[in-house]
Amino acid sequence: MKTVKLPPGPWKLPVIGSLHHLIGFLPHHRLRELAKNYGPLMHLKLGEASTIVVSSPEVAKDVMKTFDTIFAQRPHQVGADIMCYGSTDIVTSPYGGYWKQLRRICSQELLSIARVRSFRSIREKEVLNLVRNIETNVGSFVNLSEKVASMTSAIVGRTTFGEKCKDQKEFISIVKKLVEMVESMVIFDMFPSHKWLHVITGQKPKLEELHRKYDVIIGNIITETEKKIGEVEVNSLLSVLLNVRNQDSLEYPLTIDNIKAVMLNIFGGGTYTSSAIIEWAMSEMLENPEVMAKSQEEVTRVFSSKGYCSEESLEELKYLKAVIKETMRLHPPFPLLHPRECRETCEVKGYMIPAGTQVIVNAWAVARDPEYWSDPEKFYPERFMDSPIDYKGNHHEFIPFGAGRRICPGISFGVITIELCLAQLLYYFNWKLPNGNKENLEMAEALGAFSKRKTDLVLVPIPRNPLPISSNLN
Ligand code: HEM
Repeated sequence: MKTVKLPPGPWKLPVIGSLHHLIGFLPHHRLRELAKNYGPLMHLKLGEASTIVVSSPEVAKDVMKTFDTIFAQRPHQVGADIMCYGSTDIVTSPYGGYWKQLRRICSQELLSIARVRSFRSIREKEVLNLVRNIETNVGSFVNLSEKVASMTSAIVGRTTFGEKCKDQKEFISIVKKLVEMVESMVIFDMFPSHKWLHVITGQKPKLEELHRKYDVIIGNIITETEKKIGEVEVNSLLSVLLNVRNQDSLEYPLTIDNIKAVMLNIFGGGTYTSSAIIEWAMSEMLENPEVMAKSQEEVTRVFSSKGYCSEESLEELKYLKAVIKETMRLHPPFPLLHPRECRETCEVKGYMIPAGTQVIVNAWAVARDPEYWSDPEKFYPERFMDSPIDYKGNHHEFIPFGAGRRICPGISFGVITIELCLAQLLYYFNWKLPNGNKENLEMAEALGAFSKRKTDLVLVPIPRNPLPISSNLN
């Protein structure tokens, strides 16, 4: 039996410089280049931890389908333990009964299609607020990145808490900082025996302090919501969880701390992912004006008889859906999927992977595999028209939401926001670059584990269709 190849040289990376984003030393595109030499299953020795990086659809299928139960574990992470109440959230909790119960709650109650639909009026109002705000700036520069991010936060905030709570701004800013800090703490997981690292970097106490602030704010929000539940009808993800908590049928009782941990996933997962995809889709359409024109023709055909965009017609936007898929193919928000861990020694493609090995799937690389995608670097939404390939985990060459048991449970929630927002941006406005020249459009990615634009997308909106004057959405 072969053991996993350990490429020489490049992996003897000294741990130097900033401890922030060590993964920045190993960006997804660099890993893909290395995979061309070392094959689609590479063994990296990052500190004390062994990590396997998977870069082909076939091996991804083995990890996320054939041996999914073996690889459905998440590795223990010091930062996640502090941030997520002992890793009792959905993303980082270990594979087992408690996590399965959370997934069941997600699919049946929290993020079911019916639940997502029930928040339609929130989405429609917040997207309309966005386009109304943009309308007041027509002809001048608009920082679309900022505006879209604040819209997705508002949608997630109101969906989660029911209405705007007074501490929402601070809450969002703390969640953002928490997520960034946890990312930077991967270094501790690479050197688990070097506890002194926690002390000299000062990261751990900083994270604990931030976590205490989060705990106070979310604690107050929960107390307020509990009071309201008896008095008025509340439809929010938090109220759903608080109601589920009282069900006798729960095998693993849900504590308030567990709910606080899950709230972090909803905010972290729901906000930045959708806004990053919207930004990239707009950027790609500006780079490819023929795609922008085709998408605008489609939204005009679908919405012009009504005179405004609403969710019920989104199903008809076949081309826009292809644009969104193509955007997620080239710019998956998590180019390297959340790490998994091998629960028992397992043979993959003839190599023995020992129990306890961390496994990272390079979703960015598989979506550019030339064996599966013709002209893979080209932004070409037509490739998805009349194609059965979707992002629901059945096609391992396209896994922006992951696949298998750990697949993202928020697909419907995320996609509908992206579709509605893009449809409106395209229906109500034409878009110009500040200097009118697409050659100067910056398309670089920021460094880090999350794929977002390096610079904010600043554009000039030009009126295209009038916004509804008084809307029945209000
Ligand atoms: C719209 C863009 C989104 C993208 C691209 C995305 C992507 C992902 C990916 C790649 C994973 C890891 C899958 C794996 O390990 O195989 C994941 C997990 C997860 N996502 Fe999302 N996500 C999105 C939106 C959301 C939303 C809106 C929510 C919740 C409201 C959410 C909640 C979660 C949770 C709870 C997990 C952990 C699942 C588990 O470990 O069992 N995501 N997401």
